[in-house]
Amino acid sequence: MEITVIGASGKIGSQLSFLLAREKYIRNINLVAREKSLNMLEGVKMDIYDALAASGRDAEIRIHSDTEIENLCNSDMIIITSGAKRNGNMSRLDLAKTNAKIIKNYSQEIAKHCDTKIFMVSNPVDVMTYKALMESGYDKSKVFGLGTHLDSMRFKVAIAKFFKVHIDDVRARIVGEHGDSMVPLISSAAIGGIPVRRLPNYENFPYYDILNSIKTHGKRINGLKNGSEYGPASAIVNIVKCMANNDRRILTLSTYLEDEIEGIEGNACVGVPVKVGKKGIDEIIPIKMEDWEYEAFKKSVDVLRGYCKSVSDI
Ligand SMILES: NC(=O)c1ccc[n+]([C@@H]2O[C@H](COP(=O)([O-])OP(=O)(O)OC[C@H]3O[C@@H](n4cnc5c(N)ncnc54)[C@H](O)[C@@H]3O)[C@@H](O)[C@H]2O)c1
Repeated sequence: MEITVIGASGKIGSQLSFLLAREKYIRNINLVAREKSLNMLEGVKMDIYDALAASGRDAEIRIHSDTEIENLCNSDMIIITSGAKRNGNMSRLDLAKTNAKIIKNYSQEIAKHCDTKIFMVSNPVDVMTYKALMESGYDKSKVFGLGTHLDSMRFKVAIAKFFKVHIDDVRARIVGEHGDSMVPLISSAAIGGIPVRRLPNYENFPYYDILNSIKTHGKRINGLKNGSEYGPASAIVNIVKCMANNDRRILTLSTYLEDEIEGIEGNACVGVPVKVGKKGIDEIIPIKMEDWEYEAFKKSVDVLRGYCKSVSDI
């Protein structure tokens, strides 16, 4: 498999490139950045080769400027992690507008030259996924975003810690926006196949505290260590692996929702359970939610539709 990481000089892009290089199914990795960051990429490449030598792996790592997208067309997938950081005065919408310009440029260039898949990581991820879909004109199965997959991992950890079980025994997901209107689906969370709501001590489960803590998780990591990297990069590798092996797992990614979920007007990219395979998103899984979860999800889709609309003309 050949993968391209645009934004590979950044925190997540470089960590992701390192983790991908260790995966058996990866043959080539293209590290892409702006001209001014190419030196940094050289350092990333050298560091990864040291790690490969130590771990008995090999992969071909190439460096490209973002002005030569036409050389990336052998990629099975192009992952975009480029984006400006939100500074103190910037609203979420300001960031969306700034990053939409970057994503527009990359998506148009990719589609002009290549037939591949686009995996969006840059924030606000649902809005950037929408922008990439619109500007590339690709089929919606081939443009998707990290969505609430990482938030779902955070939910999983919180459940495991509360019930004192192994993290891997927990199945849980968050749907909606990767942001303030996200909705953790407690109705479908389970431990070892047992719905958490049927477990002893569930009545003390601090759902809203956990929801608030997941909403601020990224910000807290930023404050403590200047940005998350292991979590997002590992979550991205999960998805790449699922596609490489055609695993057809159900993950919660940002995808373009139309009328797949009854009663919900889509027209926005939003985190929903999807079946993930070799071609990208195989299908959206319209799972049944509790009424209150459904209403919260509907509101989240409305929020995202507004954001998506506001970057349409950029
Ligand atoms: N979806 C998620 O769950 C999730 C989680 C964490 C971070 N993120 C997002 O991932 C993105 C990358 O995060 P990071 O911590 O690696 O950030 P970073 O600042 O370390 O890296 C950003 C990258 O974007 C590049 N860049 C900045 N401005 C650019 C421009 N105008 N044109 C082209 N490239 C530009 C930088 O050179 C760098 O390579 C951010 O948008 C962040 O918010 C998403």
